[in-house]
Amino acid sequence: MPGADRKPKTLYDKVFEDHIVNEQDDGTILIYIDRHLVHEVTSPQAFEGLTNAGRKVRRPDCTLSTVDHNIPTTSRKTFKNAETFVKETDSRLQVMTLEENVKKFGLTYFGMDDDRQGIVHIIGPEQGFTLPGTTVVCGDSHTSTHGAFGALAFGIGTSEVEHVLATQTLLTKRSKNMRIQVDGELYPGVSSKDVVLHIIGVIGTAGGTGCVIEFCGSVIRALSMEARMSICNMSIEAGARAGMVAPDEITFEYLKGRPLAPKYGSAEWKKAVNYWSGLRSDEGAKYDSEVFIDAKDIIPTVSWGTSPQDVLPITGVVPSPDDFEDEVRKLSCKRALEYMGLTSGTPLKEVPVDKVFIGSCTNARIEDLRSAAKVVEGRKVASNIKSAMIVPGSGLVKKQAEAEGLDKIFTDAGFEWREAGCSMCLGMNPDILSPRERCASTSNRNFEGRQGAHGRTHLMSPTMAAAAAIVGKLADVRDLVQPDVSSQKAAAPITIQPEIEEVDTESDLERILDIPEDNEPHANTSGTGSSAGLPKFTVLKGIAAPMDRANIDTDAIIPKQFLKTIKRTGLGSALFYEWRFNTETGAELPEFVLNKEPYRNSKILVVTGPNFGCGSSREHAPWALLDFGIKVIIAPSFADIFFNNTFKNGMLPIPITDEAALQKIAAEARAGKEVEVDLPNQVIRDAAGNELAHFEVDAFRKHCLVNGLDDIGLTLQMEDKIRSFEIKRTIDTPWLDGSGYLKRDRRGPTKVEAAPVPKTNRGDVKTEPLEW
Ligand SMILES: CC(C)[C@H](C(=O)O)[C@@H](O)C(=O)O
Ligand code: SF4
Repeated sequence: MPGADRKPKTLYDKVFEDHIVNEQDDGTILIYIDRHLVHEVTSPQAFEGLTNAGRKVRRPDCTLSTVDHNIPTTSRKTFKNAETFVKETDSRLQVMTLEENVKKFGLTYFGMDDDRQGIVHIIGPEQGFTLPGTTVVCGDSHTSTHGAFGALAFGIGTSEVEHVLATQTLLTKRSKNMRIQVDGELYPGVSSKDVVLHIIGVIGTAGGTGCVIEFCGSVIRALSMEARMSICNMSIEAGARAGMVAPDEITFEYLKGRPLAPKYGSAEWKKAVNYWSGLRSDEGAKYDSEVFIDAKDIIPTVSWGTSPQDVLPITGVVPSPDDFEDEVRKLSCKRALEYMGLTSGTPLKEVPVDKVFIGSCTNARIEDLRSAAKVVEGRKVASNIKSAMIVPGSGLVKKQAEAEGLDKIFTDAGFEWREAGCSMCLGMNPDILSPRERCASTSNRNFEGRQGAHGRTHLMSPTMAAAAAIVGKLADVRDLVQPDVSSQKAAAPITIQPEIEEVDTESDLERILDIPEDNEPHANTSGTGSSAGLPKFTVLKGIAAPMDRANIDTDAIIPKQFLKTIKRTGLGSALFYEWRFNTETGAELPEFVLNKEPYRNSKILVVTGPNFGCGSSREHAPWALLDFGIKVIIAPSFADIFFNNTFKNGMLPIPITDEAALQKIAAEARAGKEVEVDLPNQVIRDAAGNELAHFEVDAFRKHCLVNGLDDIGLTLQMEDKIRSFEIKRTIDTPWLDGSGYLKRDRRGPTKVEAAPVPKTNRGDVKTEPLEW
């Protein structure tokens, strides 16, 4: 528990340490996961893995699933079932596969006919599933959103999804602590989206690599929970593993009455508030890095390029490559301007827009819609706008907005009013940009091709997107309306006395006695959990392809349309699709390195720019590389989730920070020569056997690779420790058990079933049955 030793701790340290199940000498740590969100894109292969190994989901009560990425956002008035409603074959298969899996594994599921369906990162908080001090994961990079509650929340790949489903734990390492303090008072018209875009502009998309960012300062404290969520949501765009905000009265007020939060006013609520109130960094806690931002420096911000760090105040002009000193940034700017069809020196306010998208897990909550509606009210969408869409983040957000008449304001102005889903944030469903269309978007990524092949995305806040829709160009919302930021400010905090409750011995005892039945591991520990699952990796020699780019994102490694598969194999042909092929004719682009000899047979990729694999958590990126034949990636640095995902597939990512050594390796690659990677000796050699570089690798990861070990099998050998942790968790934080609307079943481990909650540990929750 926090405070056990006297060294001052950060919020992250406290939450992390409260979840340690086991720690190895090399710093590999097994942590317990309290909350697992599941969606259709990153789960099919995980469930398939469970099925093949004869494993079950260990904690269905801590798992919540929904569909969001693939589903159409058109009216559901005629909805009967996913099979008839989702027209696109691969999307339908993915949705239906999830529906089969939730039934098979007994998980709570919000389908398309349930108002509670929505984007995973919207529904977790909305339901009170996300709680302070918890560990929250999802096969999705924007899981960082949930950190707004003081949860340690981060995205994982599909192999890790499988690991969590089977063991309710995850193998990880300690992250570094970073603090971003935003002080002062925001100018009118400046929202939390502007704050986070500004921060990413300052620290860059790799600024938070390896770190958990704690956002603090007077600006953050004054923000509502929804506004805090938008900030934590985009911490992944700053390269961080997670973002966190210490919980406070604003947090507790938000949680009051949420179906899965402890019942407000109950002994359990008070016990929870007491625990949550201790979740803040201690005086004197040490951070590895600190950034101070003055609210005075933030004005409404838009992105101009193809990386979330390419941002400027709306009053600015399109930059020129000459504005950057660094060669890599110069080149990226040149390339971004070409892609975005922009000319240096053009005032941003003169850039015309074709489409407007207000939605996504960053900005599709009720406050976002309210603030956009204020701008739109009584106005009309400009005639040059081909489509302006409002896509609420969940069915409940939609309902609430309709009750407030916001839908009417939007439709009167000429906006489309849609159903909940990810929609044009990444366009896995039919909502996409056509080539060269320009979009004012409230989403979080402006990568090449993100919203549609050759589509052009400008990131901004909901009020700024609304203003762009009205003006028909990128616009400054402050020119349109008397700015009122009140919707982003938190409601007056209520005072909740964090009383110290004596342990209610009787009910706690009941819970503890419950454990042997209720928390019986649902994993198969009878031996089928083999730990020998991957081909062994020792020495690899082969052609190395050079790539001189920075921030290569996973959308570029494999675009969204290829994520609709339910298999791990066959993705090699999709690797770097938009760089490798003409997307209109399908013809190869001869200048792309992997289309040239001898690089068609590359086994190694040598990247000279930093932050390889940033962005989405899609494990399809390493799967595509592997299927193409590439097993080793050498780069100055990697994004965290991608880095983890590669190891899970028997691949080796090698960070080489010594520029001279990296250039030597790149020179061999450019010469079309073979390179040798010797993992046991941690050495990279040229074809003749001369050492080019030595590299570091975690001892545990090396052990697993060299011996071809599957870590789920290894973790299952820790059963006793996991179980002891669960017993302690039930005593310390009893409100975390039995959630997810699942009945606590006393009949034994195999009888867990999806059902309404007749008896819960939190009182009167909604008891509607699950929708299948
Ligand atoms: C599909 C999923 C893996 C992905 C993510 O991890 O972020 C998606 O949500 C995205 O925004 O690109
Ligand atoms: S970033 Fe976009 S695609 Fe990813 S979860 Fe959020 S809304 Fe969905």
